[in-house]
Amino acid sequence: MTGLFITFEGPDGAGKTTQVKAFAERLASMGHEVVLTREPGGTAISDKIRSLILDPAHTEMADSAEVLLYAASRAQHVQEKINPALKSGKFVVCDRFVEASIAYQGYGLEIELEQIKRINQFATGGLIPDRTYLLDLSVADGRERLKARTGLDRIEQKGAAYHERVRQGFLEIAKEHPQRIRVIDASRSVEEMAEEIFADFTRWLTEKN
Ligand SMILES: Nc1ncnc2c1ncn2[C@@H]1O[C@H](COP(=O)(O)OP(=O)(O)O)[C@@H](O)[C@H]1O
Ligand SMILES: Cc1cn([C@H]2C[C@H](O)[C@@H](COP(=O)(O)OP(=O)(O)O)O2)c(=O)[nH]c1=O
Repeated sequence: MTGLFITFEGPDGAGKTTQVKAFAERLASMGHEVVLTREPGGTAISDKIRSLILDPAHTEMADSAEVLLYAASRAQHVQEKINPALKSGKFVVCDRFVEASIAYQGYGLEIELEQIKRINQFATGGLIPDRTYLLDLSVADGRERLKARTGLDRIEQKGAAYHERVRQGFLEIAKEHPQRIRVIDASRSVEEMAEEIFADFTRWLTEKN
């Protein structure tokens, strides 16, 4: 039996970390075996790559290097953690995946989208999530939510125009995959979002089976 791969995407500060946790806990309380993970990261090697990418001191990082480092972190994550968990029938819930690279590096840095897709196809062996929740929030509201954080990482420090391209990029991606990606209005309360996500997931699961 193969498991299910569920990803959460969206701009910085949209509430992904909060929602993946609630979602994974709810699945686990129903008796499912759940692996909660995130990108960039999820394994020891991937976490080291994460530190390299996000270090605010690395202002000289080339865009191409950034793309490849995210993909390298992802390749390790898929091979070491995601694929084995899926093979053993677990539910893998992941905070960001390939669509983050299309939105942030493709739309954000204005790198040819096909290039990003090819590199990630190689990194993941073509793994595609079964269901994706895109938490959509305005750049201004996302910034406001992140204010409480001490120190923004290298990506969060980029300007508003960049982050607006990222947000619109995510919405374009969602339009391309309406069957798989569900857009969630992230301007609402934690509880309202969690309810919509869980209701959608249970309905989707029932229809699928
Ligand atoms: N629905 C919400 N409404 C208001 N604040 C929220 C909401 N969801 C999360 N937050 C707060 O916003 C900040 C960013 O949330 P987080 O879950 O870390 O987002 P992300 O992982 O998408 O960056 C945190 O301080 C969190 O407590
Ligand atoms: C996975 C991924 C993340 N990112 C960016 C988005 C975030 O700004 C940053 C770190 O991701 P994340 O850990 O989700 O940030 P946070 O929880 O602090 O909001 O990396 C990319 O640019 N490309 C990618 O492929």
